[in-house]
Amino acid sequence: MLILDRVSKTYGDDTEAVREVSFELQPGEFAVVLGQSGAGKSTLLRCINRLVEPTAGRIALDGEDITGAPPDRLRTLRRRIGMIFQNYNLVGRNSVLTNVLAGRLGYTPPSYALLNHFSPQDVEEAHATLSRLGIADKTHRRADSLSGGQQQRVGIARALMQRPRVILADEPVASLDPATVESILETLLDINRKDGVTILCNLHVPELARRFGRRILGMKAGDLVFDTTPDALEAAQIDVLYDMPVSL
Ligand SMILES: Nc1ncnc2c1ncn2[C@@H]1O[C@H](COP(=O)(O)OP(=O)(O)OP(=O)(O)O)[C@@H](O)[C@H]1O
Repeated sequence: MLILDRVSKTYGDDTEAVREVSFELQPGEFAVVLGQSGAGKSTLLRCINRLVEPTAGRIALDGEDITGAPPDRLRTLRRRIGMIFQNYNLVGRNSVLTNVLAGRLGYTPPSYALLNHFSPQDVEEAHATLSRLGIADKTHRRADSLSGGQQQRVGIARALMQRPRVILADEPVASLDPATVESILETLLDINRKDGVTILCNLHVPELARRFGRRILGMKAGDLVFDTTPDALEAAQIDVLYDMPVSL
């Protein structure tokens, strides 16, 4: 279970990106954080794995405090939290396989990691994961030679290699065409259902949030303004989020 308790992040003196946000995610949930650009979605997600240090509040995963964890403990906790980025965050000149194996770095002794030395089991798992995601034929290609959708699949494969309890997906489909958007979100849903991985996914498109999220957390100007299900989500709530009428 992931618990956020009054989490806040202020950048500098006065940019309150996230203000006292609290919620709990049960294992296996698929939750979407919905909000317009600048609402604080990305900051919120990054607070969870402490890519951004929260200014206040507490975050815990499976009863373990993330917010107060010292560096070595944080490294262990981060293994359980995979992250997927809008811009994929791959090392473009490295092969797809090397990028996917990077998901095992949290489990690899630092001296081995420096040499990109991974166990045969890790390599086997990377191949199996690439097959599962339908890009086995790209295994030895440079990551930057792939299409956006294929690169995002590499990002997802890398996250899966962590054997995560939770995947944080920060606008994972914002740069993709409509057909690829569908297939990437279907892939995340499949991982959620089959592997039981809890997913917290930032999206700015209400229609996608409603179709793929099993729970929708609305953020506006740093505040969590609603926490509801797709069926209960009302058009008026969306309009408030975007300060304009948005048809669903
Ligand atoms: N590193 C930073 N330093 C200062 N201010 C920041 C930083 N990162 C984000 N902000 C500010 O925090 C607020 C929330 O930004 P954030 O990126 O979290 O929102 P978002 O909802 O994810 O939007 P987007 O989808 O456009 O990234 C914005 O006002 C933004 O300008």
